[in-house]
Amino acid sequence: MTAGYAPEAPPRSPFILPARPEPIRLNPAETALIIVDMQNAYASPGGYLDIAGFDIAGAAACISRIATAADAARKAGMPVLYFQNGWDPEYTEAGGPGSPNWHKSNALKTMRKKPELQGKLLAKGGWDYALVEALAPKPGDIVVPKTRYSGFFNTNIDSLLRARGIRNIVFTGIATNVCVESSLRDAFHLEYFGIVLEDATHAAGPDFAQKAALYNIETFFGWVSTVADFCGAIGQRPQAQSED
Ligand SMILES: NC(=O)N/C=C\C(=O)O
Repeated sequence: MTAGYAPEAPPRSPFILPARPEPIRLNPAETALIIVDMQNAYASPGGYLDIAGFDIAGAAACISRIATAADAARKAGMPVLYFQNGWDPEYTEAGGPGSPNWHKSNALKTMRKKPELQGKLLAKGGWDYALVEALAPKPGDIVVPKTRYSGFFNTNIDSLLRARGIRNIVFTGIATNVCVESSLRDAFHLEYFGIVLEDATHAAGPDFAQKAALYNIETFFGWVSTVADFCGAIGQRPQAQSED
């Protein structure tokens, strides 16, 4: 047996992804797609964001566009990874009053206001924590649990990506301005090239939150593209989307 890194899949040609602020050249063998927190908590009526008063009207279209992008990525041989946000049902992992998370998490604040929700919101094993059915992981996909907004904090994502030779990350999911942006920023600081597919994301908050997050990303941290451009660039036409 010979030691050394050699991708198992046959070499594939780099492609140019149309993006803002400029097109970006990506090698498929070095590119992964990450689906951020597409759980009932963030994308389903009756989930945490909905209960806490955030508008999740855009989540259904977001689900269908993520499915399109993820299928295209899988067909192109790119790894598909999921972040899944939440804590043990006792919320030990959420931190107590000594943690800023205890003070800022709207899920924890909502449960303090409505104690009947204790043990339900973002609790591992429950419906709220579960990934939405329409985006159930496929064989070969990798699910990475996380306990804070950034998927790069206290998780093994960096090792998983580096072991696969990944340099570029295509981000999708909810919420653009919280966990997507936090993860993309941390990825930037770890020398990954981060791209967000804007129509496969949804913000927690008013429309200006979506615009501000995308502005920050395209101006300071990465690139912004779309599902159609991603699918087109890797040579696959997006399938018709029913939720548009
Ligand atoms: N997935 C996220 O972007 N989460 C945003 C807020 C929260 O988890 O409280």
